[in-house]
Amino acid sequence: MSGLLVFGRTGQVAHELQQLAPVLALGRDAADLAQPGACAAAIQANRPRAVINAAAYTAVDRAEEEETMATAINGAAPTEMALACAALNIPLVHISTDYVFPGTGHHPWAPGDISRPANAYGRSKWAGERGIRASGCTHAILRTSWVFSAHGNNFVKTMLRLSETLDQINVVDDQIGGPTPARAIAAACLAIAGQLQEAPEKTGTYHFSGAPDASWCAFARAIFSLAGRPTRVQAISTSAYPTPAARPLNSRLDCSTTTSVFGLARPDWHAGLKECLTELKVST
Ligand SMILES: NC(=O)C1=CN([C@@H]2O[C@H](COP(=O)(O)OP(=O)(O)OC[C@H]3O[C@@H](n4cnc5c(N)ncnc54)[C@H](OP(=O)(O)O)[C@@H]3O)[C@@H](O)[C@H]2O)C=CC1
Ligand SMILES: Cc1cn([C@H]2C[C@H](O)[C@@H](COP(=O)(O)OP(=O)(O)O[C@H]3O[C@@H](C)C(=O)[C@@H](O)[C@H]3O)O2)c(=O)[nH]c1=O
Ligand SMILES: [Mg+2]
Repeated sequence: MSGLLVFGRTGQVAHELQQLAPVLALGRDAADLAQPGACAAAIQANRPRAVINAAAYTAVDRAEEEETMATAINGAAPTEMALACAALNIPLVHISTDYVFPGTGHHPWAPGDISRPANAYGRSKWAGERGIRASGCTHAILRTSWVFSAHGNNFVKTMLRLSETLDQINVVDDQIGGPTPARAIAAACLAIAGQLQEAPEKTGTYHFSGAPDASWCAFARAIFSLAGRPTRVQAISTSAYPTPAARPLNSRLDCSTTTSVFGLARPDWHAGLKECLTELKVST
């Protein structure tokens, strides 16, 4: 093959990649990221022109109890992909997260800022980033945040589900970030893979999140407003919503180098949300 190889088949971003381009998407049955050697074998067998990793362990709270498994999937597997890509001299586009940052302060995080994850999921994703950088392969590590789409599990679908039975939902108002449509991430990954083939010197770490930055509470209100649901959203603080994994308060990402290097602007999440709700047939 001389096309694009995607790890992940059922996930939000993997699904959109398959909608946008003729990629070969490998599910868990074809390449289990928890199995050492599986990813390298898949890359060697298919000889793609580039690899996009859209598979990950994304259960943030469960990762606190399964950090070894999360680290195998989010740390070891991407590292192995990167070494296989280096050997074949092909680029790797890897998706990472705002949760590699500690969430302190109010300034948007720049790609070069020091990572200090506040939870096990973030640590596992940070391990993958380090392995990829050390491999020497041509790569882009694209950190995104708060992914949503009509397919798979995400905050939008959780809110819509809760609103079926509740008149009021309490949602944290002090965690700020950029909700990002999975489709925009998929399109960005495809564009970046193409540009890395022509310009491997663009190798590096980049940020890509939806604009404008918002709190989860504001995002929830936008969901119900656009969906025409009367559900009330009560703003609460993070301390009033205890979870096994700590979440960063400041998830703002400075995406300016993604725009200057790749020509990719931050996607407007309001527009993406409208599309998503239309796809789910819950818009007014
Ligand atoms: N969701 C979010 O809010 C955010 C996600 N990201 C990152 O974006 C990327 C894409 O996330 P998203 O599309 O939301 O992910 P999803 O949670 O929607 O999907 C994860 C995908 O990974 C696959 N997967 C999980 N474990 C394995 C395994 N052992 N072997 C093979 N495949 C496996 C899943 O397959 P299966 O269906 O078989 O389980 C699924 O296809 C990930 O790198 C994630 O860390 C970054 C920021 C925010
Ligand atoms: C369901 C619910 C959640 N919340 C809060 C919890 C949390 O702080 C926030 C979002 O909830 P979630 O469970 O969707 O959050 P979470 O799964 O942590 O989302 C994260 O997933 C990983 C994979 C990432 O990489 C991150 O960018 C981010 O998108 O909303 C409420 O306040 N009220 C509610 O009723
Ligand atoms: Mg979640």
